[in-house]
Amino acid sequence: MTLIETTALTKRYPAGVVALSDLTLAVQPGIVALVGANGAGKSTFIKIILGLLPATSGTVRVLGLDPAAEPDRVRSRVGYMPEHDCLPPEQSAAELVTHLARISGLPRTAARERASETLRHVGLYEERYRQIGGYSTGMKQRVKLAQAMVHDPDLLLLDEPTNGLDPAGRDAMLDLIHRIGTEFGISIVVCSHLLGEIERICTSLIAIDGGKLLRADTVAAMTTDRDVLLVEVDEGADTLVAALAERGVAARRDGHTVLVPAGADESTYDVILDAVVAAGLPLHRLDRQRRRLSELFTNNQAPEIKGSVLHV
Ligand SMILES: Nc1ncnc2c1ncn2[C@@H]1O[C@H](COP(=O)(O)OP(=O)(O)OP(=O)(O)O)[C@@H](O)[C@H]1O
Repeated sequence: MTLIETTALTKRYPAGVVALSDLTLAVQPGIVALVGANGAGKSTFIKIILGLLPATSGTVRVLGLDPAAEPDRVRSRVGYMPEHDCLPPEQSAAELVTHLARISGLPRTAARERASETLRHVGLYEERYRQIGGYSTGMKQRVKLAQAMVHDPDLLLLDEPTNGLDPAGRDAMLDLIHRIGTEFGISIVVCSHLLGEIERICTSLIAIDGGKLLRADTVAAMTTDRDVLLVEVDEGADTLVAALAERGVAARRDGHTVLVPAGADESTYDVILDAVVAAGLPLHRLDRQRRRLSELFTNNQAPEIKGSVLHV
């Protein structure tokens, strides 16, 4: 099922600011990044998805439901981890998460068990009876994640989940999110502006800017340069370039690697393998060149929008 589907979604605040403009997209299950600079419209998008804010025009469906018409049903299937610290310092993680499990409709004992289980999943089991006020930033982030998951949602919305964490804390949080997305089968939409993190854990990406869609695609499609094959040979890169030239392929050397323009069909692979064997070289790698997401968004490249409806 499509996770989120919008058609010409537009949000104009009373003061006249257009936070979302004609946004049309279809997000498929997976770990999806929602990226954009400050003010791009991410929070507005999330508030509309949760049914907290009405759209000005256009349609939105979350797990097939209209959040404006059925906000409770949407929230029973969606978990939300806010960016900012909003936790009661005097309560323990166990108390807070149990309380939220009860609000979601579980009886007392089941809520307590479910809260313990969720806190175990996020790595807070041992510390669950301590007051949240004494927790580190990393632990507080985990409590926020636990409260978002305690009602066993189908979709998790995570707003800047690594905010304020040190490098080790970030790594641990990213591993945890990746595990939730892959092992627990919960789809995740994660707001972030850290492209390196997105590259590590996300399957697809939606980029918005000034309320408009910049690009939506799988991370693999964005980071694979379809036009260049990368051939890695320990020694003899020059020999390989010459052998390819003999076969009518204009390659160029870049250190130990040889960059080969890829043809529309797969025949270039055969030509490269033939040249490697003929030159008697040890082949270490033959792959499409991969780009970093940051290259796509810092080079001021014209954003690529593939048609009006985008499938991620
Ligand atoms: N309640 C509001 N009233 C008027 N304008 C608003 C309101 N909320 C947001 N905006 C404006 O709408 C635009 C989009 O804001 P939004 O908070 O959705 O962006 P964002 O991408 O989440 O930014 P950030 O990363 O800073 O949280 C901004 O120009 C913002 O100033």
